[in-house]
Amino acid sequence: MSAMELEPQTKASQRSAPDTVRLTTAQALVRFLNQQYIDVDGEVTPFVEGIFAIFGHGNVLGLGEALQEDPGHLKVYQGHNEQGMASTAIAYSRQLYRHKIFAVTASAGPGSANFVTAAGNAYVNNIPILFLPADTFATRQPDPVLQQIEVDGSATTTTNDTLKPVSKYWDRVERPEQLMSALLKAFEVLTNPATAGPVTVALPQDTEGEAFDYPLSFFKKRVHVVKRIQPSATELAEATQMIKASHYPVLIVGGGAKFSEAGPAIEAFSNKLKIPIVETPTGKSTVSSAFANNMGGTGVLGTAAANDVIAKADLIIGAGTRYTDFTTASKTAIDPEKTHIININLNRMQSYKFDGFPVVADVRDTITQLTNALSGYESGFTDLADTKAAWQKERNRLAHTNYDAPDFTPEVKNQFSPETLAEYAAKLKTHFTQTEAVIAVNDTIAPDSIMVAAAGSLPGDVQRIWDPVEPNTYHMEYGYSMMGYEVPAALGVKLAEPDKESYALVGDGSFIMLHSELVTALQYHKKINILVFDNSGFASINNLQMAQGSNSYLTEFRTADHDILTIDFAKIAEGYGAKTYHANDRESLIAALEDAKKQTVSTLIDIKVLPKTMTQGYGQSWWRVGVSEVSDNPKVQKAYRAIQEGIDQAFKY
Ligand SMILES: Cc1ncc(C[n+]2csc(CCOP(=O)(O)OP(=O)(O)O)c2C)c(N)n1
Ligand SMILES: O=C1C[C@@H](O)[C@H](O)[C@@H](O)C1=O
Ligand SMILES: [Mg+2]
Repeated sequence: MSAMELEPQTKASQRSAPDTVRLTTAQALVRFLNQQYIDVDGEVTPFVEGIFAIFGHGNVLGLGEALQEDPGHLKVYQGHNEQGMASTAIAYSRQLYRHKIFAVTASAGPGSANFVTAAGNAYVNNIPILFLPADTFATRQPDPVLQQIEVDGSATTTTNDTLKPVSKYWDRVERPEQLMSALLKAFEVLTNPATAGPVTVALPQDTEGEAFDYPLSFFKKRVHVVKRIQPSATELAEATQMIKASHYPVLIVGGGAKFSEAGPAIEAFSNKLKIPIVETPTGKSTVSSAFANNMGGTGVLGTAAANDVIAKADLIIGAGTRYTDFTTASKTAIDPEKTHIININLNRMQSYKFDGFPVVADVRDTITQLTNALSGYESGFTDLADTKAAWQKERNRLAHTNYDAPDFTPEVKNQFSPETLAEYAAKLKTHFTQTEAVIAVNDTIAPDSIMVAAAGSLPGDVQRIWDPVEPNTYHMEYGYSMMGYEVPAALGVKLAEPDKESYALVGDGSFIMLHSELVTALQYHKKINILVFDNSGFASINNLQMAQGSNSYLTEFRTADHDILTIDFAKIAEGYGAKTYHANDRESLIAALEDAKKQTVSTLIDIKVLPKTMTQGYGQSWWRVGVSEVSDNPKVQKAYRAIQEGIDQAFKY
């Protein structure tokens, strides 16, 4: 929860100041944004760093004019794609543990519609971002205006209504004075860790420029206090008892643990009580991969070590996890009828999942209190070092997979024939395997560099084989798994941590889909590094399709005459002004990475990799997907039966 405090000095000075100030809605908005502060563990900092803008007729004369006149401390950047610049804003806030945000503004109609995908991303991941889409005229005098959809059944429905289901708070300011209540509500939501997420305040074009005598009190410095909610005595006592009664407790580190900055507390807990930890994609790098009891990523994309301890667990402690299908192997890896569950979460709904015992509280402080309450307790896990060592051995094998070895079989087996793989090798001019490439990157870049990934086969690879040693260096968006997040997010990360290198690990499909903010990075001299893993296709979906009995269909990038498509991604980025490289083996990749470190300009390495050479499942890694019940293909029929067997095993809700 957050509470808002008004500074006493500001209150006093206001008494002698004039009561009102005449401003346009947009001017008032900018002034208000300048006055929002956040208090996290006693440290007070400005909450709104700046604003990304793409102007059109809907926002250039109102909000654009207000920003031009006086942005205050706000840093104003030009974006190049609304979804892209919003992704930059999301990554910025996420990297800073949600302690700071960017607002984003777009023109009415298509510009605002481009926000929707990014808003979904922010919603799923609980990331605060303020969307300021322009809207059609409140007066309706010139209706229909350019870009107005003119909905038949309702004059109040505009493009911006598409942002409603992906906003935690949504408002449309049709009169200047409405701005005040709208923004007060908006900032409560944005700064409250239990509700944080995307907020939309739609701004009709005419209202933006209309003036009102705003009370000066509205522009007081406002400090939103992030409170660490403590567990109740009952919650603490019951959770302590449940851990004491267990022999094989396992703690799942989720995104909530990361946002609570619970890493040191979790290490102390795990060390003292000998409780292994496993990680969700968002939770990774809360605790160092080097920490002895950290078994790594869990679930469908998990390591053998993590999935082993989960299989053995008689108690799961979910620390800030939403228990998505990827974490629970579609509810087959965790069975609350056999395993006790404690859920520590700020969000009550999340804490109810799997019928767990809910502890509705801050993760860091709850874990610390449990550590203190459990003196004398040790789990029955005695072989964690061996379990972890066995996984490290497997990681080492994956670092050296060799297409040229006589006994080579790809990690993803029985899908492409040797001839098809050879065709890829010849066309892409590579024998490089994806696992070898990913591990080479992990081992070559500076440990404090921040990697970003989101979609395709890379999230699975890195969940298993990327070892983040330094805290908060693993920036994974796997809630919405939004293709195209990677490049703009690398810029958001760079803005958040300017002294560190940021690397986007991106598939060729994702890169093609959205990389406009590379231009923004170049324009504002913010160095990002883009690593394109080019396997000429939507390879992860091709894997999924073929694993479920279907033929390869529309998931490889082939020309109309069935040739494998080859694209020079380095040349594309060179055209924008980036320093670029080609890599098709370990040596060329490492040389490129080393040279890229010396650059001050953004870089792109075009890494050609073979399909089917990404990692595959370990342990309980079933994923429920929608296989066809009726098909002429016997392989699809078989896959359908297998899915039904999985469903029989799965926990039902
Ligand atoms: C915006 C968006 N559209 C579609 C998808 C579905 N999807 C997930 S992975 C994928 C293919 C990704 O291809 P690429 O980036 O080349 O990575 P690869 O799978 O080849 O590793 C698709 C289409 C998605 N996650 N996001
Ligand atoms: O549909 C999907 C399948 C996943 O394997 C992939 O990582 C993800 O991006 C996705 O959208
Ligand atoms: Mg690909």
